[in-house]
Amino acid sequence: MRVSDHPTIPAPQVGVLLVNLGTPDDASPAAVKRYLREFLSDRRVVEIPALLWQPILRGIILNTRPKKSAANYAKVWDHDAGDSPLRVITRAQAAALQPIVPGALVDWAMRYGSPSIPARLAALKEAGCTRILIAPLYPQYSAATTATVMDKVFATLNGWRWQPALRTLPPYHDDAAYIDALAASVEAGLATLDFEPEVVLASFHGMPARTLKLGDPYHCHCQKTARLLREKLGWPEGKLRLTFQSRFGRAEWLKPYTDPTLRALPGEGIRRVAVVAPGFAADCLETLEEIAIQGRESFEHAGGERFAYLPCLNASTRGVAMLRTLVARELEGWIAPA
Ligand SMILES: C=CC1=C(C)c2cc3[nH]c(cc4nc(cc5[nH]c(cc1n2)c(C)c5CCC(=O)O)C(CCC(=O)O)=C4C)c(C)c3C=C
Ligand SMILES: [Fe+2]
Ligand SMILES: [Fe+2]
Repeated sequence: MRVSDHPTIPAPQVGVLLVNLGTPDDASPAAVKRYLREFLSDRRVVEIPALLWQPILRGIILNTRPKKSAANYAKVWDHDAGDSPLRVITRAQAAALQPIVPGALVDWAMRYGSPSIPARLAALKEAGCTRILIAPLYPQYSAATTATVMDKVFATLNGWRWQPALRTLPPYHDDAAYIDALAASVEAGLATLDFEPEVVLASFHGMPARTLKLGDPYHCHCQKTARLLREKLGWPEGKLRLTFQSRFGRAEWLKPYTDPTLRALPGEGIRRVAVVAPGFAADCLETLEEIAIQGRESFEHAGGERFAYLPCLNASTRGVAMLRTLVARELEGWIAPA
């Protein structure tokens, strides 16, 4: 009998922590203000010296934006679940993953707001996990998303005497499992429409343009995802166009911008369009409100005739199977392959 087989020595407990961005606790301006204060105070997200930025954030932005954002959250809030779509879907992803990752405890957290990374790491530790895979659900790496999750994890462990062993899920922007799942989901989404779009936009969350010059791979990761998706679908170059959405502030962000593109398409003679958001693991304010509501309005006001928003992979069977492939690969050597 090997030591690891000895009945009195328990096998190491393995934990998996799915992490997404975060969302307010409710759709009230007060809750949105609390969430935005934490989110926009992260130096990985807004890379302006704190002495300059904090007065702008506290003096202007947190006095104006929460009311407007709260009204937008109210439009997409999941009233059945009584929660924000991002939290509902992330919870569902973890629940669906649990039975197909035997040997690991699957949990989930939000980088900003609740449930927090410190709270869920503590829960995994409490459950006896001595090995934890951190899985930020961002296919494309960016310092503003992936790196800040790791910062929070490491800062949490900084206070612990007995730390778990850690692994981290690498970006999966060009992973065949992800591209295949995306392509199948786009094909299935298009098959439900009663029209054929002339153009499909692949809309990714934007980043300040200067982050590209500073060496952030995000822009390149988005380009590669869009190219691989188009190739997998067997489409010609013009059929899938990459755009960047959710611009914030007055600085230049990565281009082309989604909303102006939607407004310009009818002028190019393109009247039927579908939008997919491959950078989002879960539908959220940025897809359900900014694209599916505001984007549609922009397109139709400019003369567009047919518009469809295709949902994210979310907790769909193929989305969860893709996550399982990614997670199981990283757990090799920690748990026996299923
Ligand atoms: C400087 C500001 C922002 C950067 C940089 C940024 C990068 C970034 N964000 C996501 C994913 C999401 N962002 C979401 C909401 C959101 N993003 C910003 C600003 C920046 N994002 C704000 C102010 C907000 C809040 C809403 C609003 O007031 O407009 C969300 C949705 C959250 C939800 O509750 O549904 C996601 C997801 C990525 C992937 C990214 C960089 C690659
Ligand atoms: Fe964002
Ligand atoms: Fe937005």
